[in-house]
Amino acid sequence: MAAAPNILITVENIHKRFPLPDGKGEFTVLSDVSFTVRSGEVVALLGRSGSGKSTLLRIMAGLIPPSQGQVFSNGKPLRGANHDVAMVFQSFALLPWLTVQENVELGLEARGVQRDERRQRALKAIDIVGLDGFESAYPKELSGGMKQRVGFARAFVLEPQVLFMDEPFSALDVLTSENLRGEIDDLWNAKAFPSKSILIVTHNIEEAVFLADRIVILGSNPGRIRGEVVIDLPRPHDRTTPRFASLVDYIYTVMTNPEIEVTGKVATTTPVLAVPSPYAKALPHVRVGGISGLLELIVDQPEGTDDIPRLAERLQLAVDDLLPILDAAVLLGFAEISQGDVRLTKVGQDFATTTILRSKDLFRQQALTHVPVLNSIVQTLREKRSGSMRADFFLDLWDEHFPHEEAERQFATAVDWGRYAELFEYDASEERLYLPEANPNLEKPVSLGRGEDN
Ligand SMILES: Nc1ncnc2c1ncn2[C@@H]1O[C@H](COP(=O)(O)OP(=O)(O)OP(=O)(O)O)[C@@H](O)[C@H]1O
Repeated sequence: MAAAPNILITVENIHKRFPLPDGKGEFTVLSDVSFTVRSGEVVALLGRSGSGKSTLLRIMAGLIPPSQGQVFSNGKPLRGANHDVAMVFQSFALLPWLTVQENVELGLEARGVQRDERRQRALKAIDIVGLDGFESAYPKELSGGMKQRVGFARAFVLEPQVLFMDEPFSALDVLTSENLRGEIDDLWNAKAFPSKSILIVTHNIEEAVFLADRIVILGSNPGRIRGEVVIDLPRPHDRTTPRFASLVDYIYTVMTNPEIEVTGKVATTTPVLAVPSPYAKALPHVRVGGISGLLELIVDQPEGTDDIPRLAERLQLAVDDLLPILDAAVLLGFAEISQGDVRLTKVGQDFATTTILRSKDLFRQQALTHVPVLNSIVQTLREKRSGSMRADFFLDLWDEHFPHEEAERQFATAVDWGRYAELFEYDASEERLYLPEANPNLEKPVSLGRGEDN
């Protein structure tokens, strides 16, 4: 097939079926999927969990064959691994016994590149991702954000035509993922990117609208293309514009209504769905004990203000490890960050210095006003006469927005915070959440395995 000059990858009528676990028959994961990736564009594949996004990416990367249909890469039918692409994985997928440099060189070695050239190219890729000086570090010495930087360097070094990213930011805490996403976008906008196009798989709508020029929306059961939305914003895509909000709202609406036809015609005014789900906003994975410990350290500083790098140094922590705790303190309205300093708010100072009972009251007040998901859980429990709901009900809501493992972590963090604030209780043996007054069997909290030392 002769490809149009700017088409890098064509997916033509792809079907994918997997055998059923009982061996009797097959189920269809992808049905009649066709689309292209062109030079110079960022395409997002957006779909709910289970819509076959990763399967499609793996087929396009040549890691698994389609049951039917064909992929063309650079105009040639794909057979085996696709050397025109490189992949960044959600799980980083670094080899722990190799250094940063060795991890980055690995793909070049597999492609038979000579030692000196490997070294030069790896150093350049490590430099691009801002890890200069960490060449001899091992993965275990790196924070999550730094590990994913190595993941990017390992893909960049191959100078692929198309960079594939499979949920690259979703295993990182909120602030780290925000930073890295911003840096990747800057690199692309500066036309300094080591590939001609990007294909990103995500179920995060805002991420897709922020990064992509075009969003291909997948439906589920079986996975199929529902339509696409062109992101007609100047780069970088400014989240604060009404047009950004309209695009996000339009996509929320089609994602939550499987029956709606995706026309891609997005009205500029009146967002269709003004309030995003409270379950879509990630909680930083920090225990209440961690937040109060940090606030106690900061409150002792002059004017309740501390310099973040200096604080990290005093605590012998990487700044990346400190950030989720600061993130939580800011989310709860206990602290404010500006120009590298963290300053406690009035309520943050009270929280850090008061008695345990009063601190619970303050935490409850801040959680209910600043953390919509905790408020939503309490409201849901209040709707029930029994004051109790199965944990699965809430997990399903998080599953809409996060991979399942992350949904479970979000649940565990919400339980930790909700318990401390005495907003609700979790009975692990029953797998149920209760309003504090609602469970006669729960004399004392049942541990989630996260400790009770708040
Ligand atoms: N090798 C396999 N054998 C059998 N079933 C599979 C295999 N790989 C994926 N599936 C199934 O195909 C479906 C789609 O999976 P896939 O991981 O592609 O979805 P996804 O949209 O990427 O989901 P998520 O966002 O949760 O990662 C799921 O039901 C999954 O269980």
